[in-house]
Amino acid sequence: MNAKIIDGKQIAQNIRDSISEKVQKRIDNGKRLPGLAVVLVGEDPASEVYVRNKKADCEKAGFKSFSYDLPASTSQDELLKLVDDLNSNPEVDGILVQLPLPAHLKSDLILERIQPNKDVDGFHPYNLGRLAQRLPVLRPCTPKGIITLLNSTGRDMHGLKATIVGASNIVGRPMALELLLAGCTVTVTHRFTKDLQKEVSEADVLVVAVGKPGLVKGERVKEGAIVIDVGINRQDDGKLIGDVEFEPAAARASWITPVPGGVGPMTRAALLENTLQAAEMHDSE
Ligand SMILES: Nc1nc2c(c(=O)[nH]1)N[C@@H](CN(C=O)c1ccc(C(=O)N[C@@H](CCC(=O)O)C(=O)O)cc1)CN2
Repeated sequence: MNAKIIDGKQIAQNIRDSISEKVQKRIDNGKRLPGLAVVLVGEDPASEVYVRNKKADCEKAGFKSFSYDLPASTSQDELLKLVDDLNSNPEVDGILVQLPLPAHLKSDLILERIQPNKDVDGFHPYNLGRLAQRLPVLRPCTPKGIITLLNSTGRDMHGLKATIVGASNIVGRPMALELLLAGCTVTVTHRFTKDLQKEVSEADVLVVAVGKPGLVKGERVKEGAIVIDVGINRQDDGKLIGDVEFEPAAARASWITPVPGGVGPMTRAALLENTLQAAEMHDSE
């Protein structure tokens, strides 16, 4: 088998085009622009790139963009105060605090302070709880984007065995909830998993989100599997690679995402979808 490529870049572009049209309709109907506030604390180089891209996406889609670049020395109270101000600003539909935060800040307390109806990252316990109860409202961006990629293959997900490698709060755990909702039988592997390669070899749908290049050996991928690689690892020569050995995995899989150009662009597109969804919810409040 030689896998077909799931073109996240193109699918994300289609989503952005459709969002721009919807924003234009809002303008035509005299509604206000959706507003997204992006908060960056510190100078993590990767986070600076992601935040810059998110702001650019926002402006291109016709959203109003609010930007807060804060020093690494920002205190917990200062950040909580900013979140409170954004919660009460009627022009702001979505609040995104870029992760990771500097170590002295308590991410869980900050994320919980964001009003659930402005939580466009979908990380608030309310939104995660809704997803767990099969009643999603605002859904975490990377898993949501991955579901869009899986749907683009046309494969019926019901009853497929899905394995997620990595149990992070941002990807692995919410991904498990999304795949359950999609009707898969879900396994989540983590650092205590006894035989990772065995779990990998049984997966019809394999989602790998660890951040270790070459973690998943291509030869272990099940014949015909759909492989979603969330890893983004920069090599010494500057090239980006995922967590899965691409060529040997593609030789066995039916569909596979590339790195770059697979999941990353979908995370950004899902953020725009969530911000528009939040604005529509706020229209009727
Ligand atoms: N508040 C949040 N923080 C973080 C999230 C998140 O969803 N919300 N996810 C990740 C990083 N992330 C978004 O913030 C993200 C990562 C990668 C990409 C992306 O477009 N990747 C490109 C390659 C980009 C490059 O050249 O470096 C690709 O894969 O094609 C978008 C968003 C952690 N923090």
